Amino acid sequence: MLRNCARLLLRGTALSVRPQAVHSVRCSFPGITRTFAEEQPRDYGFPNATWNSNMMGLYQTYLAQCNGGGWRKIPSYNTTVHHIAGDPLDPARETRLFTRNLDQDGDGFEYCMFYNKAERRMVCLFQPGPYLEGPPGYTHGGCIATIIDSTAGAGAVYLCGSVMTANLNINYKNPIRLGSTVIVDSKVEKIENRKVYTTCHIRSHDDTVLHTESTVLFIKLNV
Ligand SMILES: CCCCCCCC/C=C\CCCCCCCC(=O)SCCNC(=O)CCNC(=O)[C@H](O)C(C)(C)COP(=O)(O)OP(=O)(O)OC[C@H]1O[C@@H](n2cnc3c(N)ncnc32)[C@H](O)[C@@H]1OP(=O)(O)O
Repeated sequence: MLRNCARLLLRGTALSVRPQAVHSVRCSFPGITRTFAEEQPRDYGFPNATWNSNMMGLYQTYLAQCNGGGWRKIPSYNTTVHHIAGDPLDPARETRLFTRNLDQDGDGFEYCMFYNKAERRMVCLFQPGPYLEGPPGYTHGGCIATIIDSTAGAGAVYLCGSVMTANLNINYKNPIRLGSTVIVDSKVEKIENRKVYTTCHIRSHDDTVLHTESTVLFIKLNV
């Protein structure tokens, strides 16, 4: 049952949004291409006024490597409806992606992802907001697990298609201060049949502090 739900949820995750298009979203997955006539969903992976200077600086650095540098910016919406073509959920139903469920910019998960297919890496620039507090002034460990899972998961999805997380191991080395900027750097290390093994490190914006090291095992669906 769960497996079938996962299949449905993750079916056809290849999504491309034409940046010029104001009123259409083009989704394609094997054999089917559809154009939804709807208002262009907001891509939350663009800078907003709450991004600090380190977040902005890193964003510009990765963006500069998107033109011929092997990286591409990954769009980020606040519902899976916009992420998944042919979503089985009723589009009118109000669901929110966990990492995009707060209305006010800067309060929760502020992040932006970049993908490098040749290196099998997904990098997430992450600025945890005040509503992600765990220890006073620092980010909750569950939120850290979430951004690791989301980053490594997105990397696995972009490389392999639909996956579900089967195992997530994290060593928390140094706390992450709320409002700081960190780099979540994941890599697909190997693929064995349906198993996709990834590693993920979180480092400070200037690379001087290792915050976490982790491994995440994803299982491919639809094979
Ligand atoms: C969600 C939104 C997505 C949007 C995508 C948009 C595009 C990208 C944008 C944004 C990215 C966001 C990305 C978000 C990422 C979030 C991901 C989650 O939070 S997922 C929720 C938490 N995870 C579960 O709830 C799984 C629950 N578990 C299951 O459903 C099943 O156990 C499942 C599917 C993992 C495997 O079940 P089976 O029945 O299909 O397969 P079996 O036969 O059990 O396992 C297959 C192989 O894997 C090994 N395996 C399975 N689990 C293992 C484990 N824990 N450790 C080691 N090996 C394991 C087995 O031993 C087997 O290996 P042998 O083929 O025999 O060699």
